[in-house]
Amino acid sequence: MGTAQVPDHPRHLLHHQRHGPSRCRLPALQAPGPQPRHPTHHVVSTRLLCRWHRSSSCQVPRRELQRARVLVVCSETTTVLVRAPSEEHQDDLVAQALFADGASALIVGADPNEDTNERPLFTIFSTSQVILPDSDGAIGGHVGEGGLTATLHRDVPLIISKNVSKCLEQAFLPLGISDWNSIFWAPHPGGRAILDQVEERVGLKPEKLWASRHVLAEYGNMSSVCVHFVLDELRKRSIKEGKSTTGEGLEWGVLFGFGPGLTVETVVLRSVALN
Ligand SMILES: CC(C)(COP(=O)(O)OP(=O)(O)OC[C@H]1O[C@@H](n2cnc3c(N)ncnc32)[C@H](O)[C@@H]1OP(=O)(O)O)[C@@H](O)C(=O)NCCC(=O)NCCSC(=O)CC(=O)O
Repeated sequence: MGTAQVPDHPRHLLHHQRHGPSRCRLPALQAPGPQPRHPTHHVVSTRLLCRWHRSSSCQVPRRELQRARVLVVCSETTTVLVRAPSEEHQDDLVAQALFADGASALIVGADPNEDTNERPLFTIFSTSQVILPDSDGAIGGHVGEGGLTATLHRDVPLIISKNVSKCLEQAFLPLGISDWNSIFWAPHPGGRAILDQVEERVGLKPEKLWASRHVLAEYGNMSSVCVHFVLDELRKRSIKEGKSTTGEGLEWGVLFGFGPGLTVETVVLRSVALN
């Protein structure tokens, strides 16, 4: 593994709360003693009430960066997609079968304050976003008189898997990493075929995508919420199995977001040591 330049103010994923179909935990906010800093910024990702609103980036002035606490909230009510089946729109059925409701939140900040029990879970090393070639209209949302409808082209798994190696190569070039089995994986579990085809194209060992497959099987595709759940699964299993880091004992990992565009967001993560 090569050496890497860590940014001046690395962004840590600090507290991670989840609210799935049958769970609600807010441990960090309920802890006694000195409280963590209040969030200074908010990012909300949702398609709530038939509004397709997604804010994927939050500009924080550089001078505020060190003390910033960005509360990232994802809330998805995809049950608005449910409607009577239609022969003409079979992708409607696929969307209805795949998508699920869910919500999650985490705080992104720099310079964690250990006196107030702020414990980093992962560090964001770099982020990048690309719109994939020839993917116009492959994933979409349309609000009309009948509510929200989703467009899912049957080639979505193929379009994503064809491009994922290039995203990986560009993201990990600064770190000198090219063995994709040497990192931990947290891709958005958009559908089983996406995970299968990514696994095959990249040559991943079957266990590498376990966290994404687990979240998809247990909760469905909760859209933006899923990657928070995947990170939580990685962290919890790492602790349970006595691994040395939050990334299953590995140092570096990748988080992928897939969405309308067709857009791929590639986030290089660094795990945090577990005691
Ligand atoms: C839906 C599946 C689980 C079904 O898997 P199966 O192995 O059971 O079946 P399969 O793939 O062979 O497909 C069965 C039949 O359905 C058809 N079929 C599959 N996907 C289709 C689609 N989107 N629209 C219309 N038809 C479709 C196939 O062509 C095939 O038809 P025939 O039998 O005629 O050949 C999988 O195909 C899958 O994971 N697809 C990817 C789903 C996806 O696009 N997810 C991204 C969501 S967007 C997202 O995640 C971003 C966000 O949240 O914002």
